[in-house]
Amino acid sequence: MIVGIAKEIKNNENRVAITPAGVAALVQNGHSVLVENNAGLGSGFTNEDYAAQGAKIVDTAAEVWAAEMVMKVKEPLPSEYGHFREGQILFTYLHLAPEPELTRALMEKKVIAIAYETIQLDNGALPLLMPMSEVAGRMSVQIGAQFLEKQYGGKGVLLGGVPGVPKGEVVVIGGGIVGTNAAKMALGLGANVTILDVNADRLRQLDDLFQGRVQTLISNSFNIANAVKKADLLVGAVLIPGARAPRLVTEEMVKDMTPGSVIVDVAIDQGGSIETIDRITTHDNPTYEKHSVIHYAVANMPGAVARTSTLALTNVTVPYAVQLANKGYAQAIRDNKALAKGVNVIDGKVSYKAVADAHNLPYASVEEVLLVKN
Ligand SMILES: NC(=O)C1=CN([C@@H]2O[C@H](COP(=O)(O)OP(=O)(O)OC[C@H]3O[C@@H](n4cnc5c(N)ncnc54)[C@H](O)[C@@H]3O)[C@@H](O)[C@H]2O)C=CC1
Ligand SMILES: CC(=O)C(=O)O
Repeated sequence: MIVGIAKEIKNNENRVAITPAGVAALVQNGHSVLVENNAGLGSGFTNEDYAAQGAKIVDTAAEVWAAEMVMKVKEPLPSEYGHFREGQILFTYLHLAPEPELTRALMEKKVIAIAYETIQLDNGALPLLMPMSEVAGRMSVQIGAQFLEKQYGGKGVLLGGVPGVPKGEVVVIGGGIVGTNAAKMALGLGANVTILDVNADRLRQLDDLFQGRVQTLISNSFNIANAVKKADLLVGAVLIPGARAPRLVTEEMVKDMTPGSVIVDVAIDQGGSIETIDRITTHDNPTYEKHSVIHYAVANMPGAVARTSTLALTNVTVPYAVQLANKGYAQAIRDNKALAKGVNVIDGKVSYKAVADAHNLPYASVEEVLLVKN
């Protein structure tokens, strides 16, 4: 199979969908890899590094998009929709629930769109989302701590406090991978940490993991309102796989926060979990203020620590890419249930229920679609 690696074009997206090691894995399996000129530079990989492993460097995005399978990191932007064509496999983060136009474009062009973030193991884990959630969770506290500083518009609170002075309050909504990693960093800085989740078993696990050093609370509007009110830093970290994020923090709750508090809504890639977050921000201009609270809503946080993120991401994506290339998408999907859950659009139909529901579109399971095709 010919596999194309597109250069990312989203604001400050420095990750790339493959490393030289990934090229080597595909080439050893008999595939050809086209890498767009300088696609890896932001992550510290040169054209020569890729060529040394057997990749062909091509000058234009169009040449990459002509490949049978295109690998990316972020969802295609409107300027890339023109490259879509029938039967092309697109393997990348897609986050379709808040993206009606992209969903429609993939359907119209009958792209086989496989989303990293909905590939799911039997135990519920999301193995291709996990490493980036680890990165973003850790970054959320680092970023929040920075924006709490006075010169960035914050209230001037040091999260760890100092002896004789109260610690900062970090409130995390969603105790999954992002939430756990945010809590680790916040505890490391010496902050008081509260985690809310709807899953009581998850709260038990977190209580054990952190040996009682975090406050766990069941997530409901009463507990959220009380926790948000006292937060210096609020981290949004909820997820219902594939679905639009639930809006859990209302505008009234944000108004109750003290001026100069900071919200980092990591869940923005699924549409955001805070009512006052009405836009996606960029690394170039990451925050805005509303009700005197700083809002951060960057949907590609790991792009800023691209070297770490590219290595972590490709560790988990490349084995699936090799399966797709070796077997073709239909057989690879039949053989691997986890991979099948990644298929969001196929043959013009939405094959991920939460995405179909988000856009009021009919749903067809991937198994049904494959059966009809054969
Ligand atoms: N902005 C960015 O650059 C990045 C964003 N993300 C996003 O961060 C979000 C979280 O991802 P993960 O931690 O990997 O997901 P996860 O599935 O590991 O954790 C989500 C948690 O939210 C909880 N949850 C669901 N509904 C809830 C509710 N009503 N109240 C409280 N908790 C609730 C679940 O029980 C689960 O424990 C996702 O939207 C993901 O795509 C991840 C990486 C980078
Ligand atoms: C998960 C995601 O959206 C990202 O890593 O950018």
